[in-house]
Amino acid sequence: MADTDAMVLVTGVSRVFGRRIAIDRADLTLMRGRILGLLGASGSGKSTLLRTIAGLESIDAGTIAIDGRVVSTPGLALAPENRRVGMVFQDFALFPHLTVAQNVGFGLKGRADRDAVVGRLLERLRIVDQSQAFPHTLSGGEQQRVALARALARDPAVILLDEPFSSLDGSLRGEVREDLMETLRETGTSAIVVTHDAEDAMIMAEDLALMDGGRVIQTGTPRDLYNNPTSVAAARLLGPLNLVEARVHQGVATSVLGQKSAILPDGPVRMGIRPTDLRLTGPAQGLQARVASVSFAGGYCVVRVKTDTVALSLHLPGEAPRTGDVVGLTVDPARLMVLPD
Ligand SMILES: Nc1ncnc2c1ncn2[C@@H]1O[C@H](COP(=O)(O)OP(=O)(O)OP(=O)(O)O)[C@@H](O)[C@H]1O
Repeated sequence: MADTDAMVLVTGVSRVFGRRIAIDRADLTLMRGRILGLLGASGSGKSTLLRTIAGLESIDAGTIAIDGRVVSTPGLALAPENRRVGMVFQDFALFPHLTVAQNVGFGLKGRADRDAVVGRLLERLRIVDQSQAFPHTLSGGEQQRVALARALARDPAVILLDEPFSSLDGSLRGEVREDLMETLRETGTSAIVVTHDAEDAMIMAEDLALMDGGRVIQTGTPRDLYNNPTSVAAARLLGPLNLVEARVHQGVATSVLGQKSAILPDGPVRMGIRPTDLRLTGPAQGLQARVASVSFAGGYCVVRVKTDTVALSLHLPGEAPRTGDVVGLTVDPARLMVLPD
């Protein structure tokens, strides 16, 4: 794909704080008009990487280009206001003493079309009725829409969102997520969304980059990464995982869970399977195990079982066995992941 399709191109970027390497030679591409999720555990470097793109943090190696223009290299950092980026922070960072309309128009001071732009955004984000309200009187979802409207006001090339749902819970979270996605898609906005939540990342993002220890360890579509992670760290980031020891011999990995071809050198590896991909059969079939515990989790039960050698977790919708039952397990080989040790 040509680089001109890239709205944000991060190449070999590192950022060091004292002796801590917060970002380690990261590569990242946000394609024009798409939503890229940046998923990682706490401390993996997501926020720092986002801040380097925004121009709030300098870099020690590599380059960052936005819309074809280099905005950061060591020794050069274009100011945030000159990068055509809009930021939406975790706590929304609205100005408490300004009304909704004033917040949205803040970056447009002195522009003749200010009222028209603000009016259009308030309408698009369905916050017209609250235009004269102050932020503290708004719900979390409304505050987020104001923050997004403010970020969109200067017609940015890219919107950067840092944990946009972390202050929202339950059904509001889902609603706001839908809203946000719809707005970003409707406006054709290119966006990077930082989150530590796999579900948020997979639902929102068309492309995902996984971060671990300051490095971008894998990129791809959510489905591709969920089904074909190339490391234990990547597999774990995307959801619950059972891991067992396995061994590769002449291109075939073997474990207690079964066999799968693997393009890896002979030697020890790990085999992974999602708790949703293990099935129960009759006690005399499949891999024999005893049920150690059953916990009700709403739409499914978490069933922990033990074989002679391994402990595994299953997520079963509907009827669950009872603690102490002897069960048989089957595994679809297509769902097995072979992961380097
Ligand atoms: N200004 C700073 N000074 C020193 N160390 C920093 C600074 N900013 C970040 N770090 C360190 O860099 C590493 C990455 O932090 P960062 O906040 O980017 O991670 P994160 O993945 O966004 O985590 P979280 O989800 O907890 O915010 C951490 O070890 C952090 O302590």
